[in-house]
Amino acid sequence: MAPSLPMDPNTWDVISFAVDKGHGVKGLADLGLETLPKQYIQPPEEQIIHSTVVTENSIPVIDLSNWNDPMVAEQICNAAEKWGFFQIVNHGIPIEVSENVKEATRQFFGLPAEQKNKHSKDNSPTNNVRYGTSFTPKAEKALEWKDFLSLFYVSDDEAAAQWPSAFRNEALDFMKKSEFVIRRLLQALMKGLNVKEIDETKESLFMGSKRINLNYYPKCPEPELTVGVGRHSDVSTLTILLQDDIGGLYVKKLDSDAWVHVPPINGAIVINVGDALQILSNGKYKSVEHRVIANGIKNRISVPIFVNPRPSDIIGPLPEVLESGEKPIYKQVLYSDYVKHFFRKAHDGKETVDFAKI
Ligand SMILES: CC(C)(COP(=O)(O)OP(=O)(O)OC[C@H]1O[C@@H](n2cnc3c(N)ncnc32)[C@H](O)[C@@H]1OP(=O)(O)O)[C@@H](O)C(=O)NCCC(=O)NCCSC(=O)/C=C/c1ccc(O)c(O)c1
Ligand SMILES: O=C(O)CCC(=O)C(=O)O
Ligand SMILES: [Fe+2]
Repeated sequence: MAPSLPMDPNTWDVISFAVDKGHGVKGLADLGLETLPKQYIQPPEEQIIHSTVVTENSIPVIDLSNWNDPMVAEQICNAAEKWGFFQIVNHGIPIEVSENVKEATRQFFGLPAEQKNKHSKDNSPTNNVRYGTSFTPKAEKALEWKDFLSLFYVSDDEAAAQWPSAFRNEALDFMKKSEFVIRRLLQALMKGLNVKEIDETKESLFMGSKRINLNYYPKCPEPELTVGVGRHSDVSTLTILLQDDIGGLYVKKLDSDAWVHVPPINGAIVINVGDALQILSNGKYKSVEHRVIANGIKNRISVPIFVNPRPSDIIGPLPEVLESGEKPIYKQVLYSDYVKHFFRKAHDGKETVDFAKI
């Protein structure tokens, strides 16, 4: 049942309702508020209406029907260098798998707050399952209009025991079915770095851990005043993102102040380079700032899989990249330290990577 509208919105504690009690922004949206609570008003420079949005450019769309075509690997490396973002089509992940995972996401966020909140940071019996709202509410001056469920993959058995049943099978299926594409993308990208073979050590370094997030962006009053997700780059090696048909993801064009929309394409998957790959490639592949707007008319969902090093891995520029005498611009850092640094502060564009700069 939707909670009733509080009598006095001036004295009513929005944070307690949305964050502590676990109603999230979905709970706020269900109240039918006509104005945006002040806690969600972003500074003008973070509102997309104050940014330059360009329509003459778009991120590359790469057709993967023929992996054996050397042009495909070249397009992947080019996109990772010049955009840090691209979409893939004819990738081999069955459409039912992505439709099922999106439907399960809608089901999960449709559950009553008490059920979702069983997985909050305070209530969840495991750190590997976390339901929350915004990004890191305690560290943020203004909150983001997004609820999420974040699942760190350890094993099928652990997922069976800990992951919410409303989403488990669909999420695992999507993770399994995307494995082939992830490996091929990494093989192509490594060729461009002079890495001949992805042995076991490298495999762990590039894709030793995975996290899947379910993002829910409900319809928002006064959407232009807030954000769905603020400017950030991912801390992953690669991110594999499913979005629905609503749109709203914007990517920063490299070496410019311009933002480019990522249009939903039926059956396509969005791929982006994360900070770990930017560091491993000594800056050749770019982990690019992106953000999501809030929508005043429709609910939106997205489902990223973050493909990462293991928390215990040390990441730094690969020896193959430095072989030619290129100077390292990043030092060696423990990956879990890097991720903790990212999670402990509000979204701040590209500043996380300074943590690893020499
Ligand atoms: C993430 C960690 C560090 C957690 O380790 P753990 O021992 O459980 O540490 P912890 O002390 O519970 O968490 C550290 C802090 O991170 C926060 N945190 C942990 N998990 C999450 C999460 N899923 N979402 C938000 N914050 C989180 C905690 O709240 C802690 O903050 P604080 O309470 O100390 O203030 C560990 O699992 C690890 O090293 N993992 C490596 C692989 C990995 O998870 N990589 C991240 C890929 S995610 C990625 O690339 C992008 C994510 C993203 C982007 C935009 C968004 O808006 C968003 O919501 C998420
Ligand atoms: O919702 C989206 O399209 C992107 C979300 C995102 O950037 C993230 O979860 O890291
Ligand atoms: Fe992201």
